Amino acid sequence: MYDYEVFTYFYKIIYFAIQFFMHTILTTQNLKKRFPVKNGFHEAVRGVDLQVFEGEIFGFLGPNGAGKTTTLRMLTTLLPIDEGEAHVAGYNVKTQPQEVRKRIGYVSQQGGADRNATGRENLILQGRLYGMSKAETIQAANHLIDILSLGECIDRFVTTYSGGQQRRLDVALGMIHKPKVLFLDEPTTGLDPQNRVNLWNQIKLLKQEGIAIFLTSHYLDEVDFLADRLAIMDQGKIVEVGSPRDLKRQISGDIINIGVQQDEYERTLQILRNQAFIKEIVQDTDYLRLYVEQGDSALVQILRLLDTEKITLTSISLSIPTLDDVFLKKTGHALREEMII
Ligand SMILES: Nc1ncnc2c1ncn2[C@@H]1O[C@H](COP(=O)(O)OP(=O)(O)OP(=O)(O)O)[C@@H](O)[C@H]1O
Repeated sequence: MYDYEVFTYFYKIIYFAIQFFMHTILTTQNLKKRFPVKNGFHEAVRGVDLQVFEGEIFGFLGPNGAGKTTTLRMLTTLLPIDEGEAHVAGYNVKTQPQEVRKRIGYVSQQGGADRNATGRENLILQGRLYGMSKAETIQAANHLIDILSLGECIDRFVTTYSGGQQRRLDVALGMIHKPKVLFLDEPTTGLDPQNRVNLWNQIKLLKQEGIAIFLTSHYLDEVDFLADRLAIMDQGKIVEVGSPRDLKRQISGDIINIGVQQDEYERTLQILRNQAFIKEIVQDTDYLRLYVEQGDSALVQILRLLDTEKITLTSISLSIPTLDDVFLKKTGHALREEMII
């Protein structure tokens, strides 16, 4: 235990030292956005404070309707900011939008490629629109074709591309002018599992280009795999910020889910409530979620205990904490339940 505390202490010192020396590339203070609706206003973003550092992948995780896209659209100058401040790449988003636009890349959920041109034509056009010389554009395009594995399809019309190839081209289009921050809005939505993993690996490679990547997602595994740090957003507010590892570490120990028959639910709850090895019980309609220190030994104890009390379980499972558990703890509801994928 002592060793663990010393380790945590030094980990925190190192973490804050790194933060001190890292440069901030994006900040927001009390960012707000509301939309007029039938009976007044809907507050989509309700006072968001963020800090993103140079060269990091920052995940923005939240369920459908949390306000992720609205925040991202404000940061990319596509939507006016109602209240609060935002600075991206050293410029004020409200008062210097042109300067911000020159220094960011934005890949929307829909993508922006002209489907009746080839991938290469799209890239060259995009580079030229950003004011790059022909030689500079060709060089940047070739580099991106290489790191995003687009060589096989780049001279075909975009209409012939697979979903994965299209997304990779969209990312290349967002990168052609060498932005300081790349915004990716749910980059892997609609891709099959293999293409998702391929794109994840390529996004990791892009990080080596030294840019910051701001990525919205409602996929826990995606943010867990990619993000150096993440913000969890729910109902227009940030509920937690940290590295995936730190956030999961907040939920120390393991989680046991047990399915219980309705007529035995209350009795099971009473029995388990009195057990010192169970740190916390979260109730759902037909199952109980138990937070314990040592999952495997607790599992045996629970089975033995309930067997003695002649209680039949419908299911039992042991899991290690995920970002979904962090989300559940912070908001009182599960991220997965909220999602319509
Ligand atoms: N133009 C608009 N007018 C009215 N309400 C809007 C408008 N745009 C967004 N909203 C609402 O604001 C809230 C936040 O929407 P937003 O698209 O930012 O969420 P999100 O977290 O990106 O969700 P998703 O994961 O589904 O893209 C939602 O309730 C949405 O319906």
